[in-house]
Amino acid sequence: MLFHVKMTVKLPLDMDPDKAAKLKADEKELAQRLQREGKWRHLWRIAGHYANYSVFDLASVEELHDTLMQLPLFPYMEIEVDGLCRHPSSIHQDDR
Ligand SMILES: O=C(O)C[C@H]1C=CC(=O)O1
Repeated sequence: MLFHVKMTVKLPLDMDPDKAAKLKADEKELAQRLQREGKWRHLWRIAGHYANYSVFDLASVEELHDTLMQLPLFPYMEIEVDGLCRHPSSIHQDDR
């Protein structure tokens, strides 16, 4: 199942810089592992915002929920999710 996810990161302005750096490094490590596993298909920065548009390819809504909740930055994110299905006019037969 494909999911379009918008993540907006809102770190507290007074967060300890070392804590923020650790959270971002841990987030990057997990995000790159999930990309290598094919679960996090796309990761795009939204220009001008500390936010991204992502596409996840996961087995279920439950797996999406669990994946998002384990992100180190999860407590500091606003997250919007849309489920995706094939468009009848799409020419990409190999996509799901
Ligand atoms: O920077 C972000 O958009 C937040 C988050 C998503 C992946 C990652 O490495 O950080």
